[in-house]
Amino acid sequence: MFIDRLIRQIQEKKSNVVVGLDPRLEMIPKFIREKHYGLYGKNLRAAAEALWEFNREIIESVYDIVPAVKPQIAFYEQYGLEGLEAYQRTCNLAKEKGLLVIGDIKRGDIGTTSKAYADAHLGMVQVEDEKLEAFSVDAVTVNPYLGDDCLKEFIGDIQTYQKGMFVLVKTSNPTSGQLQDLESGGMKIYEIVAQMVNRWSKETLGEYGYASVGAVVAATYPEQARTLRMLMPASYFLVPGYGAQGGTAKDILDCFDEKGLGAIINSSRDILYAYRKNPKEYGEEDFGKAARAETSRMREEINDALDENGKKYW
Ligand SMILES: O=c1ccn([C@@H]2O[C@H](COP(=O)(O)O)[C@@H](O)[C@H]2O)c(=O)[nH]1
Repeated sequence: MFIDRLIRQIQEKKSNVVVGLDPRLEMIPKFIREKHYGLYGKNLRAAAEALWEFNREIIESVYDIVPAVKPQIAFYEQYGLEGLEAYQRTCNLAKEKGLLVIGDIKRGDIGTTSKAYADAHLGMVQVEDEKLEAFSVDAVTVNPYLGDDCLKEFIGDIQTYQKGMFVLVKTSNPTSGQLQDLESGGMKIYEIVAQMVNRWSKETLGEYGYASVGAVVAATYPEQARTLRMLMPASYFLVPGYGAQGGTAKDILDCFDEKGLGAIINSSRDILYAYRKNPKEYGEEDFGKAARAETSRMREEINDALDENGKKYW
């Protein structure tokens, strides 16, 4: 099961950190960009090749100290088919290196359309009598706002192909409360979504008592995390908003259970572009080294905070 593979990776690497693979062309070292403009011209192919070369070095630099990576598909999709090819190559390499891959695709639609999304990203697509993999990731993020039928189709592929999903429950953005914090029947909308996730989690329980249906719960709203942990006791939390968006180690403590399981913490910009923060220590060509150092620092910061609060798992 996805969730058991994730927990094993967390134990093995002693790490709850997820590296967000959100490559931004303008932030990628100039020598990489120039190389590909020289080879292909200033076009979509060059942009996509630069993304791929950048990601390759990042994955090689961090694969042994994190359980998973989270490529955000928007950063690839903006470069069209070439960009999606870079996304696919990135996912494949990460898997080859033993990492779990969480495709941040935030999909969700009416049942039949959700089935197509699920088959594209988690399952197989049928071409006559052939079953083929289009994109291959271990889990995806999904948007629950169309209701149960939008999630049901993902559950089918999760069970058939041993995959996972993280449902958007409380997101990290400044206006997330505009809809998510509205009340209905005495409950906040995000709490109602949490109840829905909890129902679905029961269908995919693994050997550690956690399910392959998890939730996105932001580091930027620590007060809500405590309630959400109680509402979704079997769901792993994928926690964005750490670092660049202001979330800190103390803000994510309630996302974990008493034993120190229950959450993986994502950071994208702060890790990928760490080389730009300290130009005296790192040249452009040291971007992988800087990303590794920042990932290690974050891993220790979270482990220490868990330890101090009696929640360290290993
Ligand atoms: O509520 C959410 C859901 C997803 N995200 C995604 O996580 C990363 C965050 O990047 P940082 O650079 O670490 O801020 C990005 O891919 C978002 O799309 C989120 O931030 N909040």
